[in-house]
Amino acid sequence: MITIALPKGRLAQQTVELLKRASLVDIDISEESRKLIIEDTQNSLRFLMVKPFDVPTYVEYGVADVGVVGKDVLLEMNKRVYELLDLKIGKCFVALAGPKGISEALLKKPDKTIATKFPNIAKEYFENVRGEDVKIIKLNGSVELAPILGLSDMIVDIVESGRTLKENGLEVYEKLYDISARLIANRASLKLKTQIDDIINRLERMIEE
Ligand SMILES: Nc1ncnc2c1ncn2[C@@H]1O[C@H](COP(=O)(O)OP(=O)(O)OP(=O)(O)O)[C@@H](O)[C@H]1O
Ligand SMILES: O=P(O)(O)OC[C@H]1O[C@H](OP(=O)(O)OP(=O)(O)O)[C@H](O)[C@@H]1O
Repeated sequence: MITIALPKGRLAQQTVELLKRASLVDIDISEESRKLIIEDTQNSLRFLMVKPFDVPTYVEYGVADVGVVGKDVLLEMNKRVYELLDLKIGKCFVALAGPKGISEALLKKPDKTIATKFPNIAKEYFENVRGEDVKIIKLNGSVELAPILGLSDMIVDIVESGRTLKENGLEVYEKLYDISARLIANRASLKLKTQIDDIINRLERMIEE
């Protein structure tokens, strides 16, 4: 039995559709269901519906053999897991962003304050790429509010269509990382290598560039 940690939220439907296209799922994992453990005995699979940020933890501890998680979460959390495959779904990017029209002045400002859901990504970028020490304010959502309300100078956050930035008078200052969902595996689960290889092979055939 292979246990797969699936991300709840915006990635869930795209992931289930890909698993169905790859004939890995015969059962319905509908968004309405509140079940957190879904057995597919016919394919000897068990699905865990977990918060995206928790997927690497379930896989790292071996509670799940494989998982689907956004590259942003892997960059932020640095968990001891294998990254096996880019599933090419959930495409977006992590950006440095701030108020429209004043990026040049703000980027020259010393002692910047950065609001973000990704403190490690932000800290590493400013230290390693810009050689700057910055103050990080951790937020868990609606991060765009911070520069509008004076809580921070700028933000490091996910951008998909750019609509949230645009509708709030913000713009991308720097694109940091392209993001998509990745298939990850527990380092010890390679005892299941044959089944995991089969999952990879089936998914690879269905992944759309
Ligand atoms: N517009 C977007 N906003 C956030 N994540 C996105 C977006 N587009 C694609 N993604 C990808 O989807 C993954 C899951 O996003 P989702 O918003 O469902 O999770 P989350 O932000 O952890 O949930 P929550 O909003 O409940 O905290 C992200 O880790 C990212 O890789
Ligand atoms: O470029 P866009 O298409 O506008 O998408 C980017 C927005 O989507 C997410 O917001 P969401 O409300 O989903 O999550 P949050 O609670 O983390 O802000 C993300 O945090 C950005 O705010």
